[in-house]
Amino acid sequence: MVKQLYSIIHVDEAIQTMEAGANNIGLVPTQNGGVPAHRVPLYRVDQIHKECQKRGVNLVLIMLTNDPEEMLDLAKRLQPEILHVAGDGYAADEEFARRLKEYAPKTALMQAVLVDDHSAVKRAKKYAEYVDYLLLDSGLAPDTGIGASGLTHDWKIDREIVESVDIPVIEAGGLGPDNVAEAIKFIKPYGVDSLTKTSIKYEGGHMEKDIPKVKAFCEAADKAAQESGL
Ligand SMILES: O=C(O)c1ccccc1NCC(=O)[C@H](O)[C@H](O)COP(=O)(O)O
Repeated sequence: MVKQLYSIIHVDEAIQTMEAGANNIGLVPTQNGGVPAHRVPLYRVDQIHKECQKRGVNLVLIMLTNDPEEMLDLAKRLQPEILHVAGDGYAADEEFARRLKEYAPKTALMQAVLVDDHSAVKRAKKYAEYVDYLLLDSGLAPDTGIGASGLTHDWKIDREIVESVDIPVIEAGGLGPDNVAEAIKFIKPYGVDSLTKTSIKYEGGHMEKDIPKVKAFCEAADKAAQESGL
């Protein structure tokens, strides 16, 4: 089971998160969009990427800008394992997927799907024709994009999506050590993601990973996956 942990800011935090069991390290490279307190300067994204590569962990970069040219420039400059598109006003299309392969041939494309109602199934099936991963998520806030809500949504829709697409699906939205096992057993996703419930929150939107909670999340996810034969 892939365990994806957001939103990493510092190199030491990334190392501790990987040592606690994360296979995907998610962060917000500095861009025109997203929670300002989560933006990571590009030189530090490179440092974190080196630590990921030493450990065989994927670096996942979220795109909260709505400008596809800015996304492609970031992909070209940073060459992450996964580019996660989650802006509030732009979703990847076939042309974007084609151009990403030119700019960053080894970078996989992940599209966030806002699971607000049953129409999410149709959108997910469309994206699945040309992206490499789907991430099913809750909440859409202007200027911050899809996600980071700390809220769950209707898992029945997610299960239907997992059953109807042929690409890997990562489940997100309000997951933590307390409910990740239940989500895995019900939805049977390829991976799970957590931000809010595995982080310590400070004033001004600042957060840092709560390493014991990250460890508990990863252990609970692996146990549930094993019990479900995933
Ligand atoms: O990392 C961020 O700052 C961020 C900001 C806005 C949207 C998404 C963001 N992070 C990426 C994710 O996809 C989250 O991990 C996902 O939404 C889960 O969030 P949560 O419900 O808080 O666990």
